[in-house]
Amino acid sequence: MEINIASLQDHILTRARGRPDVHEDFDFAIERYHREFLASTGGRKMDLESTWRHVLENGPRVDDVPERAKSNAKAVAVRQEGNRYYADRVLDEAAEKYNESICWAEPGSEELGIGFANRSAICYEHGDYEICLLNIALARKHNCPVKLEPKLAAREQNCRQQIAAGMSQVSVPNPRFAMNVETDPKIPFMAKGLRMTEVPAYGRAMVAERSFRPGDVLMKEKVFMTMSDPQYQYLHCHFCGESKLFNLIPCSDCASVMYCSDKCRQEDKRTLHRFECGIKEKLNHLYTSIVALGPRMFLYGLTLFGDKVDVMQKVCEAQKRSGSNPLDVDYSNGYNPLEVFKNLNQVKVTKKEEKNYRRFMFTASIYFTVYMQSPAVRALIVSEDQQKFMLRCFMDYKQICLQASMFFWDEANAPLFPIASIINHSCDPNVYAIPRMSHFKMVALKPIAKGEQIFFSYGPVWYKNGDKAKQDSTMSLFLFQCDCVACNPARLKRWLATQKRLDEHGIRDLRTCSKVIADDLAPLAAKMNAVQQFIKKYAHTHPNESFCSVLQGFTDILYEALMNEWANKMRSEALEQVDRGL
Ligand SMILES: C[S@@+](CC[C@H](N)C(=O)[O-])C[C@H]1O[C@@H](n2cnc3c(N)ncnc32)[C@H](O)[C@@H]1O
Repeated sequence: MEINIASLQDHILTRARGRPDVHEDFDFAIERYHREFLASTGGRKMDLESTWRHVLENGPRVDDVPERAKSNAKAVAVRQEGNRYYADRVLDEAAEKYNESICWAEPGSEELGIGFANRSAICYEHGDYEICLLNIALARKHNCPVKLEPKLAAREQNCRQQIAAGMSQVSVPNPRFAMNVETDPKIPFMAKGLRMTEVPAYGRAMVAERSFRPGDVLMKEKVFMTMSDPQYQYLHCHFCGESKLFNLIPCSDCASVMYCSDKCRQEDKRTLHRFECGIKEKLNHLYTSIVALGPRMFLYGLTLFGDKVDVMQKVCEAQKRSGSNPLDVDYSNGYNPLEVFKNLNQVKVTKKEEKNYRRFMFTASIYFTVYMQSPAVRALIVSEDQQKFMLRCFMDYKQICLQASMFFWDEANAPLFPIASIINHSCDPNVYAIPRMSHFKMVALKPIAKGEQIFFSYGPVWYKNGDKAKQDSTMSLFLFQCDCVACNPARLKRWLATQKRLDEHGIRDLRTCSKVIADDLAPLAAKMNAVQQFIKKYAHTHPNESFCSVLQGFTDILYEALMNEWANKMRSEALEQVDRGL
């Protein structure tokens, strides 16, 4: 394993995804409840209100799902499991256990400090000195016992020495991905020359009104909301969704969620976790991927409306969900989440399959019963009219979230990016965007001509999948029939027949480019430069196999460079936090 926290985090997440899935075959608890509900109602057609009344009267109730209250005994037991992994050098398992132990530890207890101290040992072993210093500072802040101080002090000194000697990962040169094209006057984080349109087979779509070059950074949109899979509750920030495993700090009241910073912890408490702390395990029990974000979107909206449910109802109901263009929101005076919310509220909800629609009515109703167990929700949603409004929003927002969902293969975390969510999928994409970040950073992969639709791949690209069986398994993740050129056998055949061969110069350039890509010692910036030149020059040969191999190389380089950029930012911020005294 490489000595790098970013790659260790990647490894842990990959391992975590590989373990037996409690949601196997999408057999979520809620699906079981739904089957029981259908059996008890004899499959009778019911509307939303009658479904809701039936659930209120007959259940199912999930009251017996226990919540996770802080417990030092549990923190010690889990930490000891972590210590055993640490002794066996299984550092990734140890890291996850230490996070869990930190989450169980009671505020003000030594157990909290010991958890951070143990985590700092892993960071040190992985040569991530800034993150190690962050954990040492957290350990000291949280009552780490005095007897551990000599170890912490020695580790701290070693980290400082390594950083001073230029051994920090931050000092390895890495390309930067700032916006490098003219930006939209209303949307400063998006390239000028992108607009929304409607395309028959796809619905809303993003198109280019000007040409772009490979490597152009076209967007850096901040996540609006995110939904983490509770299986990974000790691996993700519950607010922004980032997988900063070694920065995570716990909710101070429950042992169910963690955050990558105090800012995220406070923001979640102010907006959403006030409604969920104390019922979070019950909600986890009902988890169903991104659609579970629907009810949370309602509660987030309620906060944005200053808890004035009647004002929210008036605004939302006046909008009629007749269609939304997220590019209409003006961000030039800063980020205003209420405006983003109002725009999202207008997304036209297309009633897809009847079966799904009925399932949504049921899940909205059962979520209603659990959220009503929260005193904070009960205090705001009082009258029957308000309750019905909440229920309708749960139902509609579930569908909006499903429609906006893009990262189908990254089941650990489902982010909602309002602007990026109008970008359709193609197995032959022209842009690349990295998952698992709190920002949707989108980079052009190929030359993009004026009038072309922007496509990114929600899953692996066709030239990586290699054969039809793999392509079919990718497509089975999606809840729509893919209309792209690679998914229709007849179109694919015709398209492949149009490819151009590389001429003599091309073959020579390909050899040079492939050599740079394979050279472990070549800086990433040099690799990027080589592939971009090649792609620009030989784009006309696409879908030529050699050209596709360079596109794949470009994607891999972008992934590595974007991950490095992200990890370096995390390291620099950690050091700033330590220097500020946290
Ligand atoms: C993230 S949204 C993209 C924007 C969407 N077209 C809209 O109108 O809001 C994902 C949805 O777009 C449609 N879509 C995206 N890529 C598609 C493709 N390759 N083929 C067919 N439909 C696609 C599907 O309905 C999918 O559920």
